[in-house]
Amino acid sequence: MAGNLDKRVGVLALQGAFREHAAMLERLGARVTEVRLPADLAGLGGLVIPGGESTTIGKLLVDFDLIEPIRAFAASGGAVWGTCAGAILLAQDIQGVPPQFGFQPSLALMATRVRRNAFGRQVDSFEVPLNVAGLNAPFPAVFIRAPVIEAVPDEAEVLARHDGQVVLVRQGRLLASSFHPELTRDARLHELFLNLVA
Ligand SMILES: NC(=O)CC[C@H](N)C(=O)O
Repeated sequence: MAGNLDKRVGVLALQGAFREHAAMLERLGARVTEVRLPADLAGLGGLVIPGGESTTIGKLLVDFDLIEPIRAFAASGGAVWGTCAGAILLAQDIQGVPPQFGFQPSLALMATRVRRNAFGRQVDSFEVPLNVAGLNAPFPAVFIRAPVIEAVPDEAEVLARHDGQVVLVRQGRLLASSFHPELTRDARLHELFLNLVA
């Protein structure tokens, strides 16, 4: 934990569960910035894209001119973790966007294909003990209208599956989870993310 004191990480704070991520990362000792504008990325080593509503966050990413700056941030070695809606926004291929939403913007940082709301509607939110590669005890994974990661590029590593469906993937300094680790008391995945921050 002490090793996190020099880590500066951002949480995209346009919509969704950004406060919970920030609180968890601060608990682990990191210095946290709420990111709303491209300039907020300066000096950061990592960025969390929270859960929320991917269609809304995608539109706001465009409105706030954040797509290219976040791509450049990742290209220059910044760690990026997308949870739920955030995992959707990291994917190159997003399925399940209703036609009335029109074009769905994406950061397209990972060559994944995700399907929105693939575990059902809001009422189908659930928590399961999830076996995660590298963790010695199951992680309490909260799924809320969660996406599944349907296709994973060869260079990525699947860290967890639920019901045979991929729900946690790491590729270099990129991490994508279908579920919401910030809504539990368990900080192990936030610790894992901070370990990806240079
Ligand atoms: N909890 C979540 O982030 C839900 C994601 C939401 N279903 C979406 O597609 O954006």
